[in-house]
Amino acid sequence: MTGSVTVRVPAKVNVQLAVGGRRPDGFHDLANVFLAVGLHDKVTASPADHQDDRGGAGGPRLTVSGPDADHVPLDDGNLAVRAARLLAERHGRDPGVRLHIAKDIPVAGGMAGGSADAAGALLACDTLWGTRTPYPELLALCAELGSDVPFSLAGGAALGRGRGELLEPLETGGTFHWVFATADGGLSTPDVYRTCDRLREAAGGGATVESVPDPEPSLALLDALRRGDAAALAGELANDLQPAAVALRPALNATLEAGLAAGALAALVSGSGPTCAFLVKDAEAGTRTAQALRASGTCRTARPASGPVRGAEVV
Ligand SMILES: C[C@](O)(CO)[C@H](O)COP(=O)(O)OP(=O)(O)OC[C@H]1O[C@@H](n2ccc(N)nc2=O)[C@H](O)[C@@H]1O
Ligand SMILES: Nc1ncnc2c1ncn2[C@@H]1O[C@H](COP(=O)(O)OP(=O)(O)OP(=O)(O)O)[C@@H](O)[C@H]1O
Repeated sequence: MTGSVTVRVPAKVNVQLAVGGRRPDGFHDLANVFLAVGLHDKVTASPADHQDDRGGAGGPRLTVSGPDADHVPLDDGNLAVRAARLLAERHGRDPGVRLHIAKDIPVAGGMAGGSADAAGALLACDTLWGTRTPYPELLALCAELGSDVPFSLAGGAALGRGRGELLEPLETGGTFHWVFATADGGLSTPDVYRTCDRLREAAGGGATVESVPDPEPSLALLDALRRGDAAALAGELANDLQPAAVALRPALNATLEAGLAAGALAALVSGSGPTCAFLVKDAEAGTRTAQALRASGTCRTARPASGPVRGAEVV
């Protein structure tokens, strides 16, 4: 067993999030086009230095650092702890391990921060413990932990079907530049999906699989990704959860407008929000747009990042 293993794992933005009707299991079928972007958490796994009453290592122990650390649960509610337990259970081994998350991805921001930590913890523990879980099995464990977790492991760009866990890798013809404007306070993902259903019901369209059309990826969007064409991608960005996120947090309208006024090619809410994502022409436009957004007073902060980037990897 090595001393400690650190895994770097990226955030995501959904360049298209088409949401189907509510399924009998409460989830929604999606056409979810993910892009991994260069904001990262780091998850470190080290051998347990503690014992429980029965002489076992006493389960995962977690510490978290970073500006949002206070908002991250340290108990079994943390997806990284759940990931370590699930992997240990699968291999019939003691789940004792020390985990540390160096958190840079906004918490509850719609950028899959918790999912990133789950994928990071799985890979870090698998490496530390020498359990050598085959990649398809790691992906299946990710899917048990959450709909976004398989993509956090895979990275790059991918189409997520089902509830978002069934991935098809996508080709991209270049790097896309973004600015991410974070908000004070997160939004709860289940609340945002529930609000999406409520808005659809209120509009008379119903909210179930029978009443909402099957979600489909936009061929023009996939083509823009394949060609690395930011201007074409700007015209195709779409998020069916955006009206719900804005209904829950009307102040997001001002953030979206401020980024467009600063020259962004397009603006959308990232996943379930409240982080707003702005597609820009190049890295220089990213720096300029981030500055203008910070000065606008419509967000907590704004940071440039580009993608696609690689998924979870040992560093
Ligand atoms: C909004 C997105 O981030 C877009 O990528 C994801 O769809 C959310 O993925 P996630 O945070 O990994 O979500 P999960 O942990 O799997 O599910 C949390 C809750 O979100 C809702 N949920 C999630 C995924 C999905 N396809 N349909 C849903 O309705 C359900 O209420 C579920 O109980
Ligand atoms: N490792 C973790 N990091 C952050 N939050 C976590 C973690 N594990 C569990 N949580 C809980 O999950 C909630 C959602 O956090 P997360 O940062 O994953 O949201 P999100 O980025 O909006 O997720 P998604 O984009 O996948 O819907 C938090 O409010 C927190 O209570």
